[in-house]
Amino acid sequence: MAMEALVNGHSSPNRDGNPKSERLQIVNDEKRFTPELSAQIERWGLRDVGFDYNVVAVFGSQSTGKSTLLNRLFGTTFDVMNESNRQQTTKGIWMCRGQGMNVMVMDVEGTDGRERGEDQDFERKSALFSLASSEVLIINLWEHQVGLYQGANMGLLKTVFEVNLGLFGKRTLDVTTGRTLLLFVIRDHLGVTPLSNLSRTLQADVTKIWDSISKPEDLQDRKLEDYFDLAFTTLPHKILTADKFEEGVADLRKRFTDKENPDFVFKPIYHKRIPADGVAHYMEGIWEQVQSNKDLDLPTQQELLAQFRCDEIANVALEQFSIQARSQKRPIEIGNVVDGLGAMMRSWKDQALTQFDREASRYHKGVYHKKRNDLTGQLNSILSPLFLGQLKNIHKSVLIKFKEELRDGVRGDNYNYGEVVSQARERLEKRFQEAVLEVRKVREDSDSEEQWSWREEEELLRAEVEAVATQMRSDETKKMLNQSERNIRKGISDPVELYLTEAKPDMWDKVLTLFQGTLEKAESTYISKAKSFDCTDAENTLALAVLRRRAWLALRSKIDEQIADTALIGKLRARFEDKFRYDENGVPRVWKPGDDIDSAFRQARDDTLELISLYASITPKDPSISFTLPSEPVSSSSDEDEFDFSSTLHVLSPTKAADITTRFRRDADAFFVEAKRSTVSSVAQIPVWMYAVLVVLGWNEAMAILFNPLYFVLVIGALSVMYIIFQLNLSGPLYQVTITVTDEIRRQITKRLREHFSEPALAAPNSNSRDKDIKEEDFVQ
Ligand SMILES: Nc1nc2c(ncn2[C@@H]2O[C@H](COP(=O)(O)OP(=O)(O)OP(=O)(O)O)[C@@H](O)[C@H]2O)c(=O)[nH]1
Repeated sequence: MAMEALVNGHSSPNRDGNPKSERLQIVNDEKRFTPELSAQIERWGLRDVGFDYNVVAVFGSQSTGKSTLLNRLFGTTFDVMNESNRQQTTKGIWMCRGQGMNVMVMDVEGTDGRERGEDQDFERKSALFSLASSEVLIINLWEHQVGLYQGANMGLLKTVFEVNLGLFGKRTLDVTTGRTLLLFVIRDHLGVTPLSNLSRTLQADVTKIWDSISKPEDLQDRKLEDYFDLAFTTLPHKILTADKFEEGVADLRKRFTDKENPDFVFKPIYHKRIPADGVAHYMEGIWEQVQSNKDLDLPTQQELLAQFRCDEIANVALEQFSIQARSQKRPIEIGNVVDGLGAMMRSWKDQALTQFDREASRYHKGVYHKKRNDLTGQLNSILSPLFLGQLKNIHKSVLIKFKEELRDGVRGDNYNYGEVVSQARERLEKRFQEAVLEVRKVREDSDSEEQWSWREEEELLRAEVEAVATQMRSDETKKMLNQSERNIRKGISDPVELYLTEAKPDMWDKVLTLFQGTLEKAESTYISKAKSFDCTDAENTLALAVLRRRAWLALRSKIDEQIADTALIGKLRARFEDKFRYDENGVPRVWKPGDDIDSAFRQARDDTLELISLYASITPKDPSISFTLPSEPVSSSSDEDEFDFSSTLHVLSPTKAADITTRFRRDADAFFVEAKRSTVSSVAQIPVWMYAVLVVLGWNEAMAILFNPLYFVLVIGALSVMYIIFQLNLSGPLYQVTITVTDEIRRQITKRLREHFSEPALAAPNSNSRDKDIKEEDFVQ
């Protein structure tokens, strides 16, 4: 079996297939420590037992039944020398778990195991290693070796004590921890010499050895008892008194298993206080120190171990934690508010720290606390971006909601803007605070306030809310101004059109009175509404100035529309027609040859021309009604065109007035010509006396018809036809036909006559002579 172990390097499979009874060569022939121990401890099921385990090792000469003893005491599976070939079996250091007990048992290569002349370094080192790493060191020896200084390896013990003191002896003495029990097991005890005698001899030998070792300067006064407790027991001969041997073993076993036994050996003071999951690393460290023979304090070794293990434990916890945190990274990055993130983060953190505490708290306290702080820092630094991202997303989402609420709130006409804003703001604050409270669940009492501060985000949010409210207020003001402007336009439109069409001398008085009344109404409506806006006085003054100007411009555009060329010419023509073609009673005039068309024309034309100067500028008759506006810009930021109020009072430029005058005169002249023609056409009718002349001149011809039989028959025929027509009631239609035909003939004649008479008059229009009297002869020609 020893050969099998060597071939396999460090490990040896168990015989019964149970991993718990597997044994492992932890230090091999080449003095190398196995990297497998940690995994093996896990397979033994001891990794998570914390401090609930013990370590025992054996020390003694080769082939003194060490392996046999261990297997009996602990149910281990160490190789035992075959009786027939009696060769050394145990090489290096082996470890096995005690059956049914949390004990790591080390079987150490026997002393004197190496050939003479061979490097005896190994036995010294393995003895040192067992002494430093186990709680109980069984020193196995035959009864006959007691008192034999050399035979009982006392020489080796001396060296081991010496080096042990040099390497590990500098710790501060503490009677409650860090001690080792040296349990002397005297084999093949015949019973002749009682145990008490043997113990005394051994005690004396060991003390002598201790006294004889050369101690470092500062450890001169250290005693054996400062580091070791001694215990002694015997076992009868295994072969000669097999039964007694078994009894002895069973009794001895109780000292390792029965905590109630007064001689129970695994006392807490012997425990090295290394958590089971750190044993492998700790032992490897001790082996390295033993190997290199460097001066080292065990406490320092324990601190190093604690650092190593705490880092390892923290990394495992951190890995799991990172996976959890990563799951919410993306949603936060794309702007989602993750529900319950605060509680989630807190639980990840708690899990990680609990996991860390469970294993790491068993290690050196100082190191553990430091590493826990480091881990907490790392956890927080992973959570911090999530926390800040969540805050930013909360900020965004509550702001969007705020804007929506404002938009909905100002829909329709019946709302109080100030209330809408303050209510929306209140709801936003509440939502933000609630969300912040949730995400801040991540904070632990020990964390600083700044670590999970939301103040900066809150300030940013407030500033943005203010900006939104201000923007909204300005939009609302604009909306209201537009509404007021529309109302003013509507209010003045019809009356202004009427006043300008009537064009009475007090036209502008009426227009301005109406305008000012409408404007005042609009201003007071604005002021009453603006109260709910929390606008400043300056903002109100500015808005009113804008309103006045826009109202004035609205009036001006209405006036412009009414005074546009075509509209103005229409108005002038209407006024002229009214004066020229109708008399003072509003009855249309029919010009007769004797009528004074010229002066009527002049009167009407001059009256109408006066209107042009009335329209030309907005000048009320009553100066108290006049309206004025400042010409400077309403606000420094506005990019409006330059506004010159006084120029807006001039409706018609002189050039335009002259142009309109000319065009009107042309129209008026046409009316005049038409009037003149109407008199000529009435003169062109055939006078009544002409018919008398015709009767006188046609008398003879009528008589001739009466007295001529042929004509007479024709007349009778004609009368008969007329009678028939009359009888058949055809006179009406016939009359209509006759009238139509006659009218057409007359129209044609009149047209021809007019064409004939009008040609010379149209051929000689002369605008320069319009002011002169126009003689009737000109037209007759
Ligand atoms: N006389 C006697 N022989 C024993 C006793 N226990 C074991 N043996 C025998 O001694 C021989 C050596 O036993 P091991 O248990 O292999 O001894 P060991 O000290 O582990 O040997 P190494 O590992 O080679 O150093 C075996 O043949 C055992 O049967 C005992 O109490 N008395």
